[in-house]
Amino acid sequence: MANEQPHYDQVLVDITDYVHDFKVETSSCWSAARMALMDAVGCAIESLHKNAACKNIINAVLLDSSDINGMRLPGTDLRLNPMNGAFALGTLIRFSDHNDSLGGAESGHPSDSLGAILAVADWIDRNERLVTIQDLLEAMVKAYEIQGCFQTENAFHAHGMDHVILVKVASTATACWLLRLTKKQTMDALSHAWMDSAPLRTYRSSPNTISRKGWAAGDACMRAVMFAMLCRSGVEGAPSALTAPRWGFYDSVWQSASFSLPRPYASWVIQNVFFKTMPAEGHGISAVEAAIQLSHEFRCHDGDRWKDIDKIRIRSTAATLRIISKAGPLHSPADRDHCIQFLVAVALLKGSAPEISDYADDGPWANDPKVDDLRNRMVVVEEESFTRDYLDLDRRTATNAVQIYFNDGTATEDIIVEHPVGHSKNPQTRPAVQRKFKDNLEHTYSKDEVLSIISMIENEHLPVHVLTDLLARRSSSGVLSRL
Ligand SMILES: C[C@H](C(=O)O)[C@@](O)(CC(=O)O)C(=O)O
Repeated sequence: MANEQPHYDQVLVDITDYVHDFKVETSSCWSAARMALMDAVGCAIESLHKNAACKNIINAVLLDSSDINGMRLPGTDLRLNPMNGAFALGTLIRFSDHNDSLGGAESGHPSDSLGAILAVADWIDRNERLVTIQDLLEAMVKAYEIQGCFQTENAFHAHGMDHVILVKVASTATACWLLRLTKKQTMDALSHAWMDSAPLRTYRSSPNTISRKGWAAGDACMRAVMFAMLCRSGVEGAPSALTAPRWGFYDSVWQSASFSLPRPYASWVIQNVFFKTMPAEGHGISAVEAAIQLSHEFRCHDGDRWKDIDKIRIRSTAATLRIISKAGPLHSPADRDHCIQFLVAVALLKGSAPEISDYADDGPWANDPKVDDLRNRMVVVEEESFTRDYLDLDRRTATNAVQIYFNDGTATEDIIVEHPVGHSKNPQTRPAVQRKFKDNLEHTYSKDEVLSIISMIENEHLPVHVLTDLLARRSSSGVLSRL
C-alpha cells in the first residue's frame, strides 16, 4: 500500500470549520446557554455537598496537586492545572446524574463537556488572555451541538462503546477553539480524540452499573484538554484517523463507512436539552412523575396501603428497557439511580422524587424490603409508539405510562407523561431549573452571592475568572486544600 499522506477526514474538517467559524447570534441561544451553565454549575456544587463518593474519586486523582495560577474549582479553594481541573469539574457536574441530558439513537449529557470548557476558559483567562462569559457560552453552544448531532442518529452503545466518546470529541474541539489552535492543529487534536475511541459502556449497564458512569465524563474531559494542549505544542495528528483502511475508527470499531448526522452543525441542541429536575436516569423521570401522581391519589405512601398493590405496569421506550430495567439485587448508588423499578418504587412509597441520599447503600430505601417487594410486582414493557416518538426529532417525547392494579381487581388510570418537567416543551421547565439552581447554590453561597453569580453569568463581557473567583470557597484554614 502506498504510504501517501492522506487528506484530513471530512468529519474532522467539518467539526473544525464549525467550531472556528460558526457565530452564535440568536438571543434565545444565549439565554439557553446561560441556563445550561447555571444548571451544570449547580450540579457540581450539589455533588460536592451531597456525594462523598464523588469527592473520594476526585481526591484519588488530584492527590495533593495545586497550581498557583490554576483554574479555580467551583465550591473549593483548589487551583488546578487544566487537565486535573477538567477531570475534577467534569466529575462533579456528572456524578449525581442530575445534569442535563439528550436522547436520540444514543443518549448522553451535553453539559459533561463543561468540565473541559470551564477549566480551559478559566485557565487561559488567568494565564494568557481575556476569556469572557460570552466566549464560555459560545464554547458551550458548540460542544452541545457537536455531541448532540452525533447522538441523534448514531448508536455508539450498539458497538459496546460509551457515549463519553462524544464528550471527548466535543470537548477537544471547543478546548482547541478556546486555546486558539489553528484549524490544522484542531483537526490533529480531534484525530486523537477519535483514535482514543471510547471506553466500554459496560460500567453503565446491568450487571456492571458502577460509579465509573459518574466519572467517565471527567476522564473524557481530561483527555480532551490533553489532546488540545499536545497539538498546540506541535504534536502531529493522524489525518485519516477515521477512514484509514483496516486501522481507522470505521474499520476497526464502527463496522460502517460513516456516521449519520441530522443536519449541519448550528445551535439546535443547546435549546433542546432535557434538564433533570431530580437526580435520576433520564428515561425514568416521566415514570417517577406518574408514580408521584398515583401515590398521592391512592395514598400508596400511607402505612400499609402499598400492600394492596398487585401489579404495576410500566410502558416505556426501548432505551428504558435497554438501560434501566433491572430485576434482582442492586449493589450501589449507581445501580439504583439506573433502575426504573427502584425509581418508581421509591416515588410510590415516598410520594416524592428520589434524592441523592435515597440511593446510598446505607440510605433509607436501599435496605427497605418494601422497595424490592414492589419492584417484584412491576412489569416493564416497550410501547413501540413511545420509542418512535422519542426518536422523532419533531416530537422528542420522553414518555412513560404507569398503571397500578390492586388486589381487589380495580386499577388506576393509566398515567401517561410525555414531556416531564425539564423537557423543553414543558412550560414548567424554566422556573423549575431556576429553583434547582438556587437550591443547589444555597448549600454554599449566601442569597446575595447567588444573585451576584446570576448577574455575572448575564454579563457577557465579564472575564471568566471573576465568576470563578466568586464561586471559589476558602477552606477554614484559608489555605489550599484537597476536597
Ligand atoms: C443519558 C442517560 C441518563 O439520563 O443518565 C444515561 O443513562 C444514558 C445511558 O446510560 O446510555 C447515562 O447514564 O448517561
